Amino acid sequence: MSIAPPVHVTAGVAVTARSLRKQYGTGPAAVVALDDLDVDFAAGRFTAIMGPSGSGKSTLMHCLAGLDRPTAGTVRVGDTELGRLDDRRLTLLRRDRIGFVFQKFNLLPALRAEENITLPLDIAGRRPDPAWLRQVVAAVGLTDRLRHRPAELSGGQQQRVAVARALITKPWVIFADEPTGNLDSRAGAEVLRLLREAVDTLGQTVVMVTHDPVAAAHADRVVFLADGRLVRELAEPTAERILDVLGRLDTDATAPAGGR
Ligand SMILES: Nc1ncnc2c1ncn2[C@@H]1O[C@H](COP(=O)(O)OP(=O)(O)OP(=O)(O)O)[C@@H](O)[C@H]1O
Repeated sequence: MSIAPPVHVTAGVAVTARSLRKQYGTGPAAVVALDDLDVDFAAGRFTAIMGPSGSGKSTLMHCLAGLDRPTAGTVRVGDTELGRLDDRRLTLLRRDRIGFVFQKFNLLPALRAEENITLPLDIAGRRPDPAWLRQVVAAVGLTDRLRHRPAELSGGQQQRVAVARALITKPWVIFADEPTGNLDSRAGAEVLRLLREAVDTLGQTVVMVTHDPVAAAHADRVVFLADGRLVRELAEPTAERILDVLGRLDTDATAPAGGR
């Protein structure tokens, strides 16, 4: 990724959530998954979201990415407030402006690697810019695998196809949901290196949910959720400092009420 392409880079904030609330169900069975949460994600930076199981990480990411609608509050991606969009426009925004990398790769099995990479453009009726496609494919190390179908690729290679698919539209932000969760540590490290490089050399904004402190240590910043709230953050994190914060969050969660 040595040549800097004209990726959309906005100075400042790429994604903003204000007073975000998500409640599932009503009455006594109601679960508040996000509780009046405010957070900003800087453009051109790599941010990890961490927190104990059930703290609201997936719910937050789904609301930020327009995959789910919050009960209250606002989300802005770039200069667009998601709540103002009808379903069709939200779908278009997701397709054209947001890149996704999921734990389970989510590639189409019948399509070759190259077709999977260009799928978001094909759906939009756009042709890939050949130079950009070459650059993305080279960056993810798939030049000699383009005619393979997902079943003919290793897990790490499949996830690299998914990263290339996320990059191909030059999105405002890439949301990665446990992108290394299905990979061994070597393949996982490769995918994290790619995301890091996309941020450093292309100015890409990346927001990643992960349980893994080593994965989160690739980020510029880690935000920690507990009970649907943002409770801590770390700049320039290391795996040790992340583990330390996670340990404290777990202790807080198990401490008797009023006991601290
Ligand atoms: N569709 C749903 N219906 C009802 N409750 C839900 C739903 N989705 C999530 N929840 C609840 O909302 C809370 C937050 O869930 P969420 O999946 O966002 O947490 P998480 O931090 O991503 O957890 P994990 O690390 O285990 O994936 C949990 O209490 C969960 O049980």
